[in-house]
Amino acid sequence: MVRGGSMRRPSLALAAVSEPAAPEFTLSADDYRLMEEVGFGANAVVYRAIFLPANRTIAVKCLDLDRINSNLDDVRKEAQIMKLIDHPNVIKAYCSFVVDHNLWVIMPFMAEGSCLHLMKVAHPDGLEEPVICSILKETLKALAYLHGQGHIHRDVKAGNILVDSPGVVKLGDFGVSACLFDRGDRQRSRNTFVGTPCWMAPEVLQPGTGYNFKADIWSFGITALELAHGHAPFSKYPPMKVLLMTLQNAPPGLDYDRDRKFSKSFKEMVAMCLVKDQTKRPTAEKLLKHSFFKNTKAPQLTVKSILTDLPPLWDRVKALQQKDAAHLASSEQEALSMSEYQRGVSAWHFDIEDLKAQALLINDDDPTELKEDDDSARINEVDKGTSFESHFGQSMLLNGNNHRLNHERTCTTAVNPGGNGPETSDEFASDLGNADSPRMVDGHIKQGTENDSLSSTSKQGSEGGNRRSEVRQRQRTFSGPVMYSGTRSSSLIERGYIIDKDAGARSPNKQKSDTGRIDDLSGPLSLSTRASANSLSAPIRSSGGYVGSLGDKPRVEIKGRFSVTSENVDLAKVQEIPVVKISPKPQEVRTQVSTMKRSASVGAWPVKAKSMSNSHHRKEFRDSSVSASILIPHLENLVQQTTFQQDIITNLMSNLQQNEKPNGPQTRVQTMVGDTGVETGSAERERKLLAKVFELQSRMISLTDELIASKLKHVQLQEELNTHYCQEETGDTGEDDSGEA
Ligand SMILES: Nc1ncnc2c1ncn2[C@@H]1O[C@H](COP(=O)(O)OP(=O)(O)OP(=O)(O)O)[C@@H](O)[C@H]1O
Repeated sequence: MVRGGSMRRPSLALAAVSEPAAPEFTLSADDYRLMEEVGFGANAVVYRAIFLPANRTIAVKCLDLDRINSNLDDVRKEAQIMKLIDHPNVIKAYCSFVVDHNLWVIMPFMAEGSCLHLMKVAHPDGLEEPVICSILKETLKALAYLHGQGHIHRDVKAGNILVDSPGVVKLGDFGVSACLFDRGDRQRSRNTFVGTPCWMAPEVLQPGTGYNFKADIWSFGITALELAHGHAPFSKYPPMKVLLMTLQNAPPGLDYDRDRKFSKSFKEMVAMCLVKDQTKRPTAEKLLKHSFFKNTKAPQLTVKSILTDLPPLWDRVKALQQKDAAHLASSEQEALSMSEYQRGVSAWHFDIEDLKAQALLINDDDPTELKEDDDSARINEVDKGTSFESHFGQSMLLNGNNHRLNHERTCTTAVNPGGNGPETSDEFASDLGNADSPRMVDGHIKQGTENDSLSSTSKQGSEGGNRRSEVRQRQRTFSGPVMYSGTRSSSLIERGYIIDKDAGARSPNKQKSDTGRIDDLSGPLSLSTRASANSLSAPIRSSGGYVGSLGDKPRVEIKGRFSVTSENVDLAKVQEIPVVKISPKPQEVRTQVSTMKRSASVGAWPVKAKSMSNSHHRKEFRDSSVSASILIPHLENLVQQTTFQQDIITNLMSNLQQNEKPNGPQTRVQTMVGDTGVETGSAERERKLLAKVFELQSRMISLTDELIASKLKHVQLQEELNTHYCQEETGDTGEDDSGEA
């Protein structure tokens, strides 16, 4: 591993205002030796590096420009702003330039990494109040400065608060991630927004409402809770749920009972920040005057105390990465997404309409308020054994699963950087010399995009070139489904890189690979493509659940299964359904139609004899080509049937008439008794039938009477009700009138 003698941790003086001015740093990649990876974000990998001419340790943040879904002019402007930032609590960029299709941002190296890392490694349940107080105060100073300069950070969280060895605290990630990604995206789509869900202010989540620097104050309040508990509120929920909870629920805060160990002033300060009405939130300047910060100890005392006995940052980062890789190896892809989500990777890219659609599918069984105990339990579970030693224990055991990761790491450290710099390396935006040379920048970026790794490898024969190529390849490789990749790819999706509307603009290769990533991360938001975006949020079981839920929308099911539509009916056959001249009873029509439709939907004709007969004949009538030899038997058959039916009817009618005569039936029977035995039997059956008919008739009459009686009663009751109602109204009016009088 290339570290040791050349590595030098920055001093307090270096971290302060008196940091070397930008001109001291050259714009050639050859002058920088990338060392260990010390962090990664949504679009960047951060390395400890050596600025060779001065033998000085710095940090290089490598942003893949291919993946930045932002206007390059925005990038350039923000890079320039970064250079102008000058505050002891804000990480500034010494300079930046393009190497292949990466933007290298040269920054001070913060040897202890982020507060999030520190908590993950040694304080999973949060920090002590004095430490929190120091960190928050330094952060507030940074915010006060930025707001005073007219900037909004937009991504305040523990992961972006960096700590140096002496305990110096600085707010990082300003002017690169936040500004790079917010600008373009928000302008392009008013229904999308960017940020890290748990930290995002309600007004940021509300499309069209607009937000200002007060959004940072909300995020600051959430960060305070994050430092107190080891995780942000709602972090166990999928992102859309977090968004909805942020909008709908009461603001989170420190609980007076559960958070007994924290002071009243701390609780009050947090409550002041987490007010939904942004106009009621205090400014950073005002917050600095809050009693909570009155007796704040210097971070060099408090923060420094939590840095003892910790291994070098890169080893910690490596351990965390391996732990995450192990987590991936032992769980579903969605579990990974959740893990990433909990890590708080920023710059989620949401579509509010998708969100609403998803929100409808969220199981309301979830508690409306996050139970911190549950959350803590979750964190404990995830971070169980997060001590440094345990990380290594895990990594040793899981080496087999992490061969790819290890291989990449081995490659990284094996290469001896140096040699000739890449021809494509060039000064970028913030470096004033060529800041206005978009062609050059564009050219390099295009080159990187179109020729991809081939161009870089052909151009970079040197070790340094190989090293840089590896940097890019690692970034790419990590975009795969494995741990980092999962992280990176999903983050990219969240960043808005991988979204349908942009798909057409991507090159086929890129699109292909992106699609692959989307598949890997398809998640709960179901947002088709963006699903993945939500995958992050998507706790695994939510993920599957949401996707499934979408697919199983009741309405869709009903339509597809139970209703006959043009999609599942053979229209040609439907047209052949005969038109019945004499309307049968409604029930019969319904039966016929439903039978026909059912039959049509399965591609068969109705088999009901009556329908079959009618339709059959009508079809033959319409068909002029049918010969008389076919028609005549049918017609004869019809005549016979009709004649037979006429006979029956006539017979019944005559019997009925006879029955109306006094003693009719008996007379008739007596008459018949004198006839043959057969006639007697027939007469007996006839008599019984007639008796049945009588019985039915009388029942029908009585039922009709009952029906009429019921109807009358109904009308009567209605009248009574109306009368009663009128009386009541009259009474009320009378009372009112008398009252008024
Ligand atoms: N100057 C630095 N010194 C040491 N470590 C750093 C430095 N800058 C960043 N890091 C580490 O790298 C991580 C990622 O950096 P950064 O947040 O700038 O990237 P990003 O892509 O903007 O990430 P995200 O937007 O997801 O927060 C940080 O969380 C931190 O741990």
